[in-house]
Amino acid sequence: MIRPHSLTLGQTGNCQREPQETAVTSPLRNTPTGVLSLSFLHPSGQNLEPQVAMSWSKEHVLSATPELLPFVVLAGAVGLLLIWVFRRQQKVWLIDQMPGPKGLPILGSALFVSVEPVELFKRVLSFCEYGPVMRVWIANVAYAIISGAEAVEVILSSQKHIDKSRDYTFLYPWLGTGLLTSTGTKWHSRRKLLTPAFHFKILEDFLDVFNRQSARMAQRLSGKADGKPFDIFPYVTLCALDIICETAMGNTVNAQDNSESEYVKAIYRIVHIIQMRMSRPWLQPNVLFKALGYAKEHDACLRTLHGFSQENISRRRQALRDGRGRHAEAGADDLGRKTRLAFLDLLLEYSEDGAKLSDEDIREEVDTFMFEGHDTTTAAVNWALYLLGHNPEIQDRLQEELDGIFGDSDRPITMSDLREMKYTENCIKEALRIYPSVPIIGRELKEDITVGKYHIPAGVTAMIYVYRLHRDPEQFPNPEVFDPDRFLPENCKTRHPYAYVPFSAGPRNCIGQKFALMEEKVMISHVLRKFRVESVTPRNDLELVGEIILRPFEGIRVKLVPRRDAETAPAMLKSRSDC
Ligand code: HEM
Repeated sequence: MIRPHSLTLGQTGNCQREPQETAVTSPLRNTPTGVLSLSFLHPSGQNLEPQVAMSWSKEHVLSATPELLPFVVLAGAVGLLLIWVFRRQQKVWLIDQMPGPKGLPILGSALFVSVEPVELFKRVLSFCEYGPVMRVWIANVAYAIISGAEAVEVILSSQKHIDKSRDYTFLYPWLGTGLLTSTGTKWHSRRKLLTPAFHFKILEDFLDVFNRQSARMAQRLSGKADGKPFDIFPYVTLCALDIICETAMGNTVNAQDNSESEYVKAIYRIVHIIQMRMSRPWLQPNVLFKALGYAKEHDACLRTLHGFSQENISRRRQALRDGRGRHAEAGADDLGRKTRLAFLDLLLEYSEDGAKLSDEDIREEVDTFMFEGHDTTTAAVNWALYLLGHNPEIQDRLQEELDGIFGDSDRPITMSDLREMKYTENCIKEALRIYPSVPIIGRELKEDITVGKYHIPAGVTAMIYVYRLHRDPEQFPNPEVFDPDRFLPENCKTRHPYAYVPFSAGPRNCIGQKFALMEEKVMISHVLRKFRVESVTPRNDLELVGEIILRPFEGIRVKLVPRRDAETAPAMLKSRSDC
């Protein structure tokens, strides 16, 4: 028997067959000349290489190329295809080990999620019934929906899984690749650069802005404090917008007094368009986005927003160069008010000090703060007021704390007051648990991960469903009940560290969380030092829209009365809780 026919391609390209009756052991090896040869071992152990070697040189290959090329190319293509199919099947198999809906052929669950935002939020929530780790196919894209603390920890604590999901790309035209949307080395260097800008000492400077704008909000709310229902959402929003504009850019849009300003309208419109685009797959391809008329409006908003940011950058850069930078300016502005740094000034100083930040780079970051720093806080303050408005006893306790600190005075809030507001802080934390401003955090997995018994392959989009995570009854018994005492130190001891992540966690956590907590405390206490709040819409009737930010579909309807009146007419606002 001949095993195998040995094939020797000599230097001339001639091909000879030499039958050899022998057994074969490990025949393949490389020769030093780049020639591949086969060596054969006789059962006796003798190496028969000289007689039975298969080898070919470049020349042989070249001379055979014309006829073989199409076959080689085809074989290569088929080979690659098979490898791809095999690998893909392997991934599909791994993904399908996770529980999840069966879905339709090709479409998966695409039709199931092609619904209006309110319904979409409910449907995605229903997926979590499959367990803390589940999968869903939207056409050929696999999503892993994660709502268990152990699995959340694997993803958020990792230095590797820092890439945001595809949805964030719709923010690129506005925010570029600023801190929120960037990844890799760009993100690392920006994060390092920006972290000192959120130092406690710097935040202290912003307290004056928080106080002034919150006092203005409370003043505007006085006009509504007649016990009749109204939507408080726009009042909070405009105040948060004024705060972030002044702290990020050192300029004010006076949104509370001029909600019709071009900038204010553009910011609302663009956030709305982006959120729509994220939740409606048919708006995602650029062609359809243009064809359906959204691109034009989107781009007009962009021009207004970028124009405003750029104008501020140029103005502040010039001031810095003229020696009127933040340190020099720390005297008074045109109106005699004490001036303070803005994030923009810090970025400009870094750039003048040699950090390579162009105007465009600075704009990305300032726009990122404008976006990330106002919608999130707006939602958080609204939700806190809404929940307090449904829980009069808890509101009483909070107001007792405020009265203990401020008495009858309406003086501005100081840093030491903020430290004393422990119960207020727990109310804010509990509101962020029940209604986290960012209800879903998306990550593109670049490497395989193992969570519990599941192996999730790279390429899957992980969606951390914070809204559901915060309702795990094992971590938060009676999860729908608003109970700020859950955040007393003794009640947090046994909780999983990743069971509560309103500001995300790990390397990509929210850089602005201290800023946000301070701001929330100031805004809420300005309202509750003056008014009693009662929420109108029962929690069970509340419709939620969970896009980038978790919002009420139809605003937050409340009744307000001045606290002094509420004390004389307690029946009106102190009598009920329908939670
Ligand atoms: C209650 C208010 C806030 C909440 C609940 C909140 C929540 C979050 C969350 C969950 C993330 C992670 C998002 C993700 O991974 O996709 C995040 C990131 C971020 N937040 Fe906040 N945020 C708040 C306020 C703020 C404020 C006031 C600022 C700025 C002044 C800010 C700036 C940022 C930035 C720049 C990032 C990106 C950080 C990075 O990737 O390194 N946030 N925030």
